[in-house]
Amino acid sequence: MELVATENKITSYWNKLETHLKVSALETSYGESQVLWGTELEAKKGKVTTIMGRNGVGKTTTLKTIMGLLNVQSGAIEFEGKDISKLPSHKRAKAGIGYVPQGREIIPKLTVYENLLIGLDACTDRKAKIPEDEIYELFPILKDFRNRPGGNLSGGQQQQLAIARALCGRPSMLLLDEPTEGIQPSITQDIGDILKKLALEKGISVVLVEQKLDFALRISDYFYIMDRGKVIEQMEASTIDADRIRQHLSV
Ligand SMILES: Nc1ncnc2c1ncn2[C@@H]1O[C@H](COP(=O)(O)OP(=O)(O)OP(=O)(O)O)[C@@H](O)[C@H]1O
Repeated sequence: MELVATENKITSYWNKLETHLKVSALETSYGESQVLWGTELEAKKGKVTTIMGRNGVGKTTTLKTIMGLLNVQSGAIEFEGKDISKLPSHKRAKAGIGYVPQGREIIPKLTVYENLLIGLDACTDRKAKIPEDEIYELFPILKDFRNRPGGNLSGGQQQQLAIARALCGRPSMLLLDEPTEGIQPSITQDIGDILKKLALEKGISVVLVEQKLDFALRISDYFYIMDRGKVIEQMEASTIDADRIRQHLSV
């Protein structure tokens, strides 16, 4: 596959879709240490966009900067056509971006239901309630474990809870940081099905950081590969050269 020609073709396909999030020339630092060096990417409405790359290339930093957990040093982040790069994190959540962090960040002493309540903070309607029917249809185990402490759930169940908590904020976009990390294969499969369903049936745009190529190939529409703080390659899923991606993932 000839890369330049492929990229041109893909870009024209991807460009035709409605842009939901656009990250341009993004630079982010931890103190003196610059990590992002001009990251560029677009997430399209109702599509699954996946960011891959070796450990430490800046994938988590990209998601955290989009979410407002790290300051933008330079560059722009446009969400639904508006620059959100100066907004505090909670306003980005209210604008419709749901975040499922690496490691899940479930509050162990709170029950499943109480953890879900936290997700309501992102709702603009202060009287909003947990959409329990919708959540329990997607994640039946959370109904059974509604009154259990979050800390008693398995890693996979906690991951489902973290996604459910983000959905309680009624996001139009979900950012997920390695949702399959340390999770058994059957739940990984379920999570993949649910993310695809959210995109296809509810039009929720998904931005996924992922290390597991098989999982990513099953659900993604478009791939960005990062190295040393910037995107070095991008491709549409249907024309993907999996070996080429593997080369970028192996150390
Ligand atoms: N809080 C921090 N302070 C200083 N440096 C950090 C901090 N967090 C991350 N880094 C550094 O920033 C770089 C990018 O980290 P980041 O977590 O974004 O990478 P990643 O691609 O998500 O990797 P991984 O797959 O391991 O999560 C790494 O060199 C990391 O050591």
